[in-house]
Amino acid sequence: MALPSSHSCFSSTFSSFSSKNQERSLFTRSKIDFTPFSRIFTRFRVLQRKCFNNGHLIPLENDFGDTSTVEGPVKHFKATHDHFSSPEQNKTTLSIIVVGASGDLAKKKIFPALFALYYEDFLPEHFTVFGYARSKMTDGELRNMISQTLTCRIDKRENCNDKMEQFLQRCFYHSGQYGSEENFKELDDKLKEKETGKLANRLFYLSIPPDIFVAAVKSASCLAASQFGWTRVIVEKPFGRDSESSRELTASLKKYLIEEQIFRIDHYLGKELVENLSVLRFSNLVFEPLWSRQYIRNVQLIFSEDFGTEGRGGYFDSYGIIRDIMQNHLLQILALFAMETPVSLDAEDIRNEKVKVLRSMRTLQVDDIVIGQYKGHSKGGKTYPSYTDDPQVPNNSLTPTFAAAAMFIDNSRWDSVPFLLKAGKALHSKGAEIRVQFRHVPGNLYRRNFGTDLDKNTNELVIRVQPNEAIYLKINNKIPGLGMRLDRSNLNLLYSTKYTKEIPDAYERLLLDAISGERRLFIRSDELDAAWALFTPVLKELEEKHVAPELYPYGSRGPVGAHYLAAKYNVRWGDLSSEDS
Ligand SMILES: NC(=O)C1=CN([C@@H]2O[C@H](COP(=O)(O)OP(=O)(O)OC[C@H]3O[C@@H](n4cnc5c(N)ncnc54)[C@H](OP(=O)(O)O)[C@@H]3O)[C@@H](O)[C@H]2O)C=CC1
Ligand SMILES: O=C1O[C@H](COP(=O)(O)O)[C@@H](O)[C@H](O)[C@H]1O
Repeated sequence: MALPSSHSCFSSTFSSFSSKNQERSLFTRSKIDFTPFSRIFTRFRVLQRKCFNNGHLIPLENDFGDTSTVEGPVKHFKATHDHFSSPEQNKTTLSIIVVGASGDLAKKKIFPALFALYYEDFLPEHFTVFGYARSKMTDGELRNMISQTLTCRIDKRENCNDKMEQFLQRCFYHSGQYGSEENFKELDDKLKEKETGKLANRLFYLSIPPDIFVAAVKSASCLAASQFGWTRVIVEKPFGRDSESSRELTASLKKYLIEEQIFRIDHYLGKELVENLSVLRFSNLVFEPLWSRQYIRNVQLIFSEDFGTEGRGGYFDSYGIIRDIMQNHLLQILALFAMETPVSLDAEDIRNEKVKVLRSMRTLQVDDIVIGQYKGHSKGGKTYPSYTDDPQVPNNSLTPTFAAAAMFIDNSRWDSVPFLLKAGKALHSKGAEIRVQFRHVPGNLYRRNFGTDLDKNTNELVIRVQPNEAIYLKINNKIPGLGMRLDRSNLNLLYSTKYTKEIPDAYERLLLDAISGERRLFIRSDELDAAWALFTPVLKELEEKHVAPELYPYGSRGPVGAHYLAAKYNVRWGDLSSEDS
């Protein structure tokens, strides 16, 4: 097969292109614009690319790609949907290529999310899904594999089997090596067969181990990028192991793609209650005035899983819980929680504010982190394995499966407020939540009724991200009757009671956003840099000094050290109080 003799994948034109202002003006959001092809082609001339696909310039974006919203998620979904059902879409087609289609994430999350979008009519009329991986599979075998994990919405089961069958008929497979340009060229040929006569947009989802990200991006961008439509790449975490490797990864990806083509996914940003965080803060007068050191005593960001690393020990052992959960999922939530009001809901405005928070944070110190690792034990006739029982984990591994950290944002809003982060595997429960503990009421008239433990009676706002999504505020009230006895109650918004509609999976929202060019929920490279800067020194110190994690029994509440850490800042973990357990 004839391949381009040399990869002029990145021409010098890129350096002149990458001036920040130029980038911004080229990618500034617009509302839906049914732009004629002529304008799209004008754009292509401006967006000279680094990578040539068989002699064709590869455009970065077209106006379809800019379909997005400055007016919030509802409009965004609606806008996207309307666009997909408009006459315009007859001229365009979308190819979604799941690279690593044989893997765990693809099966568990990506294909089911794509089906859910199809089921809800959120995908454009003309679309094709291609699985790509080394495993040998026919289209039929891929369809059979996918069909095992597709489900229909609980609240909408009509035509489920028909819809599933229709979706599966749009799914195809190509087997190839991740670094093989020849194999990606074959993929390109197959894609073109399906895309005939249409402006083709291509979305690659890299659902593969991180050491092959760059090879796959190189092959995809040089041999299988869209010629006239946009090409975007969703990159899964981990985005490096520390500041240096993350920067290297970014630099390598940017040899083949520009920042606007890279969609770094943090699926926690796609979770319904994380999305709702900004709505809660910025659309309710009652919260924003309280959102600072003046009223908030501490903030807790808690992640726990009631199972171990089963099946993923190999990956996990080279990363550990700090990199797996804390540096990304919890820190992203923290940034959204603590940011100033953005200028607008535009992706860049939001991400600018998040970066400011991250850059205002104090680098984590080793005295402010506690690490743990689960150990096996037997209880009630059942045996629970230790982390090191995992066949993919070395017996002497010091990798933490639990971590608790105290972090601070050195700005005027949050000065001295502890942000306590806690993440662990093989704990007693599964959940993710944000807890906001408010200050004590000064000169409280009712303190006599509370007893000595004031903490027990302070207000606490809990945003339960999962499971059983809820937002509740703990308040004090009088027990009805002639006496004066006080009680604790929850003002509770429990989603399952209030809304009958099933909450979409995070991957659905994120895939839809990537398709419509909405970058708000994806991580920009400067955010990533700032996030790594906070954790890299402590990660290095823990590793260089071979700090041994405190052992905790599988299924327990984690190491005792986490309590001492909280106590150092006069905090008690809210998830462990008797009211909440
Ligand atoms: N699984 C999960 O729950 C989550 C995963 N992620 C991230 O998503 C990505 C994919 O995860 P997951 O599906 O679990 O990964 P897998 O380990 O299942 O790998 C995906 C596919 O990549 C190919 N592959 C695996 N190892 C290698 C290798 N050493 N060299 C070349 N190809 C290889 C295999 O396909 P084949 O052999 O057919 O080529 C495999 O089916 C990773 O970056 C992971 O960190 C992020 C969050 C959660
Ligand atoms: O990113 C990851 O997330 C999962 C937890 O995701 P959730 O949506 O099920 O809460 C975690 O198990 C995994 O270790 C990590 O890589």
